[in-house]
Amino acid sequence: MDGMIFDIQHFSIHDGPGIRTTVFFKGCNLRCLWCHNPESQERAPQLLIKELGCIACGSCAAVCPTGARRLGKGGSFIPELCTGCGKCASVCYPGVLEISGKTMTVSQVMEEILKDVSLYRHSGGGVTFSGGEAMLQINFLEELLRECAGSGIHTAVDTAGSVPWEHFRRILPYTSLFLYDLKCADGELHQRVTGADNRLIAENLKRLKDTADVWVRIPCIRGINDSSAEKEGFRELLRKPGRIQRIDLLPYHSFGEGKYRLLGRPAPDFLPMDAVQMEELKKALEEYVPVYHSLDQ
Ligand SMILES: C[S@@+](CC[C@H](N)C(=O)[O-])C[C@H]1O[C@@H](n2cnc3c(N)ncnc32)[C@H](O)[C@@H]1O
Ligand code: SF4
Repeated sequence: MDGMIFDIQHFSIHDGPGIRTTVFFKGCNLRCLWCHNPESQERAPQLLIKELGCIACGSCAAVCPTGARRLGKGGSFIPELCTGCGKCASVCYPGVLEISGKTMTVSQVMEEILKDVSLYRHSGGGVTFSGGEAMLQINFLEELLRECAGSGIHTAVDTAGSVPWEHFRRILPYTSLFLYDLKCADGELHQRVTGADNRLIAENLKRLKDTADVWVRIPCIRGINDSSAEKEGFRELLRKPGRIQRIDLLPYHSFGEGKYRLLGRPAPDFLPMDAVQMEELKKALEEYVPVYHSLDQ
């Protein structure tokens, strides 16, 4: 069995307990305006193009089967013609072109994961499956989780939760922890800034928190989810925490900016909530569950 992966990061320390290997699945059914992984959103492989470094050698244009890459300084590009086949990137000697997204088998991913087993043991870490939305490739994810669980590796699934409950049910036996994102409490706002309704997300959390260990994560973005209505909405969602062990408040950051440029897309322009807003949200939620944010660490 295989799936579409765009990155595997070793030595992650922000994706669950201990030192972890994070496997990033490509493809997402949300379109959060602030997403720091824009290359994760489309399921198909995509060409990333650096602004500088092209020597106009023409190798890319010579091998492109669809005419998406044309010759010229900087090499012109017609995205609609690109199939993400990667032929141009494979001959790009200065490394200006790169393909994001690769089909990998379960054994190939497991080989990467197993390289870090001693790190997991010493740090209390494990593997985190993130993305994109890992739960959209449910057969592949289930198989990987089963293999990890069979090897005694701690597993976390990082999800926005907008998938049928059946997907959760299938992976529950092999998942040690869910990292569950809540973006906005208000339905209309959620639809506007992520492109998706949040009712399913709220319903799934309600069931999940009574069934599995969960860490909730909230990206904290000024002008998006910093209103008192949102604060009250988050309180309502988290009022009966069940097995929610902690809430992590993630201040917005712009680390994804360069990747938007590589994709030829305009970069988002948001600000994180300020320290006072973060502290207020923390106070509002810690009545129910311990809350952490980067200002604590
Ligand atoms: C890229 S998402 C992938 C997993 C899943 N799709 C989700 O949204 O939870 C991983 C985490 O990054 C966070 N995130 C995304 N963009 C961010 C940004 N610009 N600043 C801070 N956190 C961000 C999300 O809120 C989520 O907790
Ligand atoms: S759900 Fe996660 S991966 Fe998908 S667009 Fe939002 S932040 Fe990005």
